[in-house]
Amino acid sequence: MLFVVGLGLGDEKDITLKGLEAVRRCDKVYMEAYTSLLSFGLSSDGLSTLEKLYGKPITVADREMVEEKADVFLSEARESDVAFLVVGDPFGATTHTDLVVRAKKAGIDVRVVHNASVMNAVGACGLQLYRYGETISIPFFTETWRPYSFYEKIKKNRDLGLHTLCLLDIRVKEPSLESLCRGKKQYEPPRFMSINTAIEQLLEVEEKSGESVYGEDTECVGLARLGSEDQMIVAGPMKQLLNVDFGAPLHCLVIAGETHPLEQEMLEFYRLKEGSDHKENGTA
Ligand SMILES: C[S@@+](CC[C@H](N)C(=O)[O-])C[C@H]1O[C@@H](n2cnc3c(N)ncnc32)[C@H](O)[C@@H]1O
Repeated sequence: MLFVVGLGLGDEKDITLKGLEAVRRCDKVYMEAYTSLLSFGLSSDGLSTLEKLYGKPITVADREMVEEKADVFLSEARESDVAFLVVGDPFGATTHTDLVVRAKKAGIDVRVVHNASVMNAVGACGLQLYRYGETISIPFFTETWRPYSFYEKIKKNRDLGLHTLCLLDIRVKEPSLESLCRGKKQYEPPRFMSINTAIEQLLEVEEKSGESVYGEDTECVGLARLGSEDQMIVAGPMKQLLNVDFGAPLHCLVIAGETHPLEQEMLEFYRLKEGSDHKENGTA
């Protein structure tokens, strides 16, 4: 049996009872760590906290292992119980859906244990699930690679008055993945896109495209470390969020479309009050 277990967003305590039972009965435990990271995964204990809780070692699965060498743990799952841990929810990233499809096609029994996910940003920011359009990803721009494809998707959403959830790029150098999870020193630090960088890039694309899809005054909500004790949620126009220090990763951003009066009331809770400490916003 292959158990695909969501770990939630905050810390080691966010695994569900069902998830914990599944992990404890498994002979082998893998953890995916390139599409998302638990915030405590960046601390000095990192993975060993999870290993103590589960009472067994964890193998960190990098992108190559999940996407190209999955046959190894899929054949293990044919013979015994194998857990595949995913930060957030198992279906919050395409790559895990693909894994489940491959396992089922290979005739392996699969059980999915759901958990909180970045998908919860949709409601946590004060806006309503049924008023969202397509979710987009914003990649880090380089000197020579500045893809603007997400602009058209935001345009479609905004033309319909819908909100847009923007997921922000994570770049982890594969050789350093294990050491990152175990909180060891590594030579090339991973890069996590901040809300500030995302807005800078969004405004650059708007300036180049010039279709007035959004602008500096467009209402947005920035969410950092959702699900953690120190989560931070701030609502305001792009030009204001550009200067807010959201702190440690992970970050995501919602571009608001047309808002209902109830949504507007919720957004008020997340606005910066004059003289307030940014860090107080939206704490759990
Ligand atoms: C592929 S998605 C996450 C998939 C994960 N399996 C899940 O269900 O949450 C990764 C992106 O979601 C956003 N994200 C993930 N966790 C977050 C958190 N706790 N707070 C804010 N944004 C988060 C970041 O933009 C990150 O780059």
